[in-house]
Amino acid sequence: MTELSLTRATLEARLRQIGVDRYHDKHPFHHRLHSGHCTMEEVQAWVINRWYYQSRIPMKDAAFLSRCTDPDLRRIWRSRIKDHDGGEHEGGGIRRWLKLAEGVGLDPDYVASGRGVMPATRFAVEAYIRFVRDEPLIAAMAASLTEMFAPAIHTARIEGLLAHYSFANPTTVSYFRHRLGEAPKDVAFTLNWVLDRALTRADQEAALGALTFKTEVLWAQLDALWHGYVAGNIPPGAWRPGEGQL
Ligand SMILES: O=C(O)c1cc(C(=O)O)c2c(n1)C(=O)C(=O)c1cc(C(=O)O)[nH]c1-2
Repeated sequence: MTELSLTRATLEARLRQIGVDRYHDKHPFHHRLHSGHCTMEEVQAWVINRWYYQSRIPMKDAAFLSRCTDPDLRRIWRSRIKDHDGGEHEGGGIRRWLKLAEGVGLDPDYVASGRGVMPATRFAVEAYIRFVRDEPLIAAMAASLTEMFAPAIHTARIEGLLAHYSFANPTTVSYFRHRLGEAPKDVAFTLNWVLDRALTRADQEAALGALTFKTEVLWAQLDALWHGYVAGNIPPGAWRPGEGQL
């Protein structure tokens, strides 16, 4: 027997509930970071590893564009790449992340080289790119909807960093401030698109599954960070405190 489709309101509520239950704002590493309890070495490890996620987001969006046959959808989606890459002179999110790297005492060239990124970070991020490249379009789009929950964590991060760490200032937190303006437009479009088009139960489950998968991509990165740099089990080849300093 085929299952009944969910109403639009129920599908939206279930998507939002995934954030309540599984978003990485609940991860102990984020509590530690935002409450000022991270050491500078832990902050540096976070900046280096999170760089990998950051730097691969536009590649993930390019993978999306490469399979998207609808020019209207491509036109809207390509603004995501612009948000991160920016223009030649002013740059975008990537350049702003490297300002944060400098602010925490890391050589931005070292961070941008990707050397020292933990294997688990790499595996999680690569899985996201592959998911977007290979899964049905609706799932590829729904996976980005973790951004529904990102403004709250970015606000908490800006406040937490400014309150507790001497490296925090308008330049080093500007990456997160910009995201507060950028993410809502992406979310509004993508959420409507998914709710308008996921009409069969199978497509609705695919969207829900994609969002769950994405929360796992994010959570796994922080688990690895904790294991490596809070619990002190740095994997072979990964960044060691003292490397890549300014
Ligand atoms: O700091 C965060 O917690 C966080 C989370 C997420 C997310 O939920 O995937 C993104 C971002 N930041 C972010 O800055 C960003 O550009 C971004 C793009 C995407 C995406 O899936 O396309 N997620 C996120």
